Amino acid sequence: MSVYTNVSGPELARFLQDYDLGKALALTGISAGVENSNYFLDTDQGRFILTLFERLPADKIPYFLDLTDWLSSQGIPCPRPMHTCSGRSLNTLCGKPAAIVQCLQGQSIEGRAATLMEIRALGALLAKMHKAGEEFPQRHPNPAGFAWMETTARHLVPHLDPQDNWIIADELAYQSQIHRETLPGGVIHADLFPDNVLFTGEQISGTIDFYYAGDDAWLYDLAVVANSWCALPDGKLDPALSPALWEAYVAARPLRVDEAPLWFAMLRVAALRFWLLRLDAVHFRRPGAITFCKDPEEYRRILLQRRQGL
Ligand SMILES: Nc1ncnc2c1ncn2[C@@H]1O[C@H](COP(=O)(O)OP(=O)(O)O)[C@@H](O)[C@H]1O
Ligand SMILES: N[C@@H](CCOP(=O)(O)O)C(=O)O
Repeated sequence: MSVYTNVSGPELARFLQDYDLGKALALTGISAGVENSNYFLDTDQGRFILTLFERLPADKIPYFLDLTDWLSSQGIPCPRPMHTCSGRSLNTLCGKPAAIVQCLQGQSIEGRAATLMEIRALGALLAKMHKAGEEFPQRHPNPAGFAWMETTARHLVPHLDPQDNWIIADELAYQSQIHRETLPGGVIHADLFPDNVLFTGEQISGTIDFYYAGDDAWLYDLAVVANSWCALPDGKLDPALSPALWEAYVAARPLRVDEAPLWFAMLRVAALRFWLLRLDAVHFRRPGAITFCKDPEEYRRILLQRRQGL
């Protein structure tokens, strides 16, 4: 259960006085999720999500709330923040930064493969999200870019076996020659895994967890999605899902001529990013936070396949 901060009835009532959202009827902790304390908040005006930020410092949070506010205004199904009566989306509850956002309908497909319809909907939505972010005025370079990967790899060296250290160093050497900053880009979600997409039927009703978002190559974001939605158990790309994702994406955002040749480079760097993230979580557990670690081996396998063009 990852609710790290318990909110009492009187604290919640005081907090809600800043909003025009009615009276609290129920507050129910959400067990999924590992970073923040999330609650379903039912008021006499409907259901919302209350998040207490456990990791991000308060000054880093407005970017994410402003971004989802913007994308939502552009028709992207993502959690629109609620504003206080004085117009703020970020507030404080129990001494932690806190926000109330729209509760989106739908269920994730986690645990099973996507259907072709679902993957096409995802490709089209990702392209729409990229285009919707073009006019977003705030800049926020992807914090998990090449420099993050180099630093993380260096910290991991004493914890990994020589073969894994060699693969990582070799991949970093290859990636140092790929200049994805020259590719078309802008706002990317950067973590649009199956647990962060909600479906109602085969339509996407929500995208959540924008806390890794930033500016980077759009093709890299598509690669994050391809690795996380279209990998077979052995790590290879699914021969039906992967082309369906690609076709739906390029139909909505035709690629520039220099993008397609870098597809495998992007799949490789996206695989490396999540292998490193998971290794980091396993070897440097943050006290009290991560309650379970996702399997790094899955992304090692994916990286090895992509390095072979599979
Ligand atoms: N806006 C939302 N609408 C509906 N459900 C949500 C929303 N935000 C979070 N959830 C639910 O809460 C869970 C945890 O949210 P998530 O943002 O992934 O947490 P964390 O950042 O702690 O990993 C999600 O799997 C989803 O079930
Ligand atoms: N999706 C990533 C890790 C990010 O975790 P999240 O719970 O914040 O989405 C992975 O699977 O490694």
